[in-house]
Amino acid sequence: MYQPPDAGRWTGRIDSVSDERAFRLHQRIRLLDLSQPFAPAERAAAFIGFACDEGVRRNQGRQGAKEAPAAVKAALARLPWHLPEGVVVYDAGDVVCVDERLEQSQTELGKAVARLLQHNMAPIVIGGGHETAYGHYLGVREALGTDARLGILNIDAHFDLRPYDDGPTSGTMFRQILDQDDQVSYFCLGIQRLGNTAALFADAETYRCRYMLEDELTAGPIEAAYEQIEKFAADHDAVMLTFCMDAISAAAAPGVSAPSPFGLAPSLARALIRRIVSHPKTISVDLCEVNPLLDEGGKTVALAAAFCMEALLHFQRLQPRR
Ligand SMILES: N=CN[C@@H](CCC(=O)O)C(=O)O
Ligand SMILES: [Mn+2]
Ligand SMILES: [Mn+2]
Repeated sequence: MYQPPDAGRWTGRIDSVSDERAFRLHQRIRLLDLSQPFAPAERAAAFIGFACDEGVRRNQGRQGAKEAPAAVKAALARLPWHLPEGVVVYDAGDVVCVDERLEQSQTELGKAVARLLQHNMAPIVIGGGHETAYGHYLGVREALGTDARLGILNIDAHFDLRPYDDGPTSGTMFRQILDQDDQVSYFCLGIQRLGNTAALFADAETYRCRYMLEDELTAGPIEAAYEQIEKFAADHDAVMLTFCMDAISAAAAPGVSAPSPFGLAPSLARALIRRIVSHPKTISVDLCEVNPLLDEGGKTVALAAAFCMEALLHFQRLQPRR
């Protein structure tokens, strides 16, 4: 079910009502109702929430990620506006999963993402469990057409390549995508050895996934990751980024279904996000698996909002035209 944006979410501290240098996102955000016609935009991005954790439930995880779109948008509202002149940021509302209808919600999310891309807007999808990534992919594929080579970059502790004979979950998306779409390849950054069984590592080989382990990334240098990202992007016509918050160390991101004791440092993840979204082939981003009900002092939500803002600040599509 689609829910148009709620202006009431975009509130916060006001340092000035006239000095634009003192503005925060809540003073700049525009509302976009996707159920109405709207004009294509220039240098615009749109947040679209996916209030769903049905995939997490089916994957035996800890539910609560459906609360993230509201919580992350509220945290974003308070952040200062540092975007270049001419950039417009929209709240395009939320797709909400009702009555455990995961597949239908993913289709609805896909329609919303496709619509944004077709109107030249950069979608920033705020999940939801990581099942968000499948709806996100559906929209990207619809907007690109069937022939484009799509690279999916996943920053995650987990492969999410589980079999889906009993239906899709938050752990099956990339197997679903790779089974149905031979124009997709998959590169995962931040994999935890202890977050995936030997069977899942074998599946990653079978599906010819590229991956970098968290400890490889942490040992650095980060240029090695940048080089892999560049090579991956070069092989594709477009790239989408999906970010599973449990890739981050549990100390910084306790509010997730499956915390990672040895997860990535937030600053390392930030560097990866900056690098990926500043690539001209990156067209769309999602951020998933934030569970506000398990958070400690709001730090996972605050980090998620900061990552969304980093994506906005570094998105190639939003930079001034030269
Ligand atoms: N999206 C998360 N997927 C992980 C969850 C692991 C866990 O709950 O321990 C997975 O299925 O492997
Ligand atoms: Mn994960
Ligand atoms: Mn995941």
